[in-house]
Amino acid sequence: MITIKVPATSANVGVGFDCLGLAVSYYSTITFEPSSHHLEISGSPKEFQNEHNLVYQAFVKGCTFLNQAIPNVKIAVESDIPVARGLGSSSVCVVAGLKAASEWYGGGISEEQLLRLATQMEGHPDNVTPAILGGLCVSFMDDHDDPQIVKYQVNQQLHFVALIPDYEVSTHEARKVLPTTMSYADAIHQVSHCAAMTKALELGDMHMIHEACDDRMHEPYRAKLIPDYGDVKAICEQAGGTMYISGSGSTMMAITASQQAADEIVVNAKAAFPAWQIRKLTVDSTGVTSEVSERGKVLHR
Ligand SMILES: Nc1ncnc2c1ncn2[C@@H]1O[C@H](COP(=O)(O)OP(=O)(O)OP(=O)(O)O)[C@@H](O)[C@H]1O
Ligand SMILES: N[C@@H](CCO)C(=O)O
Repeated sequence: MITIKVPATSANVGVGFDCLGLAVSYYSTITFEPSSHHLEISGSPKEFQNEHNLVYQAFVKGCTFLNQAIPNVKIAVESDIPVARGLGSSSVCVVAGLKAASEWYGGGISEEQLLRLATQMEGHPDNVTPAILGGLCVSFMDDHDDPQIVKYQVNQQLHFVALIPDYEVSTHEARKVLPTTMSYADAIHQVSHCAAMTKALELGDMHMIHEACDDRMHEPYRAKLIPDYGDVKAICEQAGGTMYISGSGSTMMAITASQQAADEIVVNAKAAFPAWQIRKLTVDSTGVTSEVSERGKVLHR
């Protein structure tokens, strides 16, 4: 049996649209084993229990990349990472399927190939990169379509709280609301704020995080898709935290410099939104992991 564990990811981190992403301590575990049926899928919502399932699609892509046969496979998904909430559920599927194909055929897909294949499937590298490598990653594809990545440390004094609404925002819809051009002035604003944000997260400089986390590329347009955006921002800022839309939403992520402030956000958000999931998270610095076992005995990790 092949067991793949993939962290959820919070893309953009406010000002790094399509290039910045953070892996967090919220996981899906997906197992793959030979089957007598063409395809068996359990654990995913019913609508995904077929050949179009993204995990299976990625598994097929990985096998095809390796020029190998697509085996009969039983896939079991154990995940409570919510779908279409800005926590990288699609990247989890893509990374798990590709990594499983690699393990199925003896580890034939290198890390760089995994990054490239996963980005091809996702369309942008900001979720898949931290899902594979862990931590805070800046990534872009170069002119040869190869991934170029810089990994940053995140200061351990920082606390993250995911405020996860009980409604979805699909990435597809959230990309449709974006304008097609931006002014030079806004581009300068964005580049300066993104560069400052990465260093501020490394230093744990809450004042600079707050100043830098002021997006002009996507958040003003997407805020309109999240009816509770203003109220959530107020709860976070009242506690001294900074808030940004995680990925394409609907989740909003708070960053604070103290446990007390994080707890205050949790208490106030739970009171205001009793049907939501409010989760304190830490940074995952490992990324995807795999384990190959046979009759309960681990062969390798
Ligand atoms: N368990 C699953 N099985 C199969 N497909 C899934 C599963 N979870 C997510 N998906 C796929 O991922 C899609 C959701 O991806 P989408 O990019 O809209 O949101 P997200 O990845 O959760 O958030 P974001 O990209 O903003 O971080 C679903 O419509 C579905 O196609
Ligand atoms: N960078 C992507 C992340 C969501 O997949 C976006 O904001 O659309």
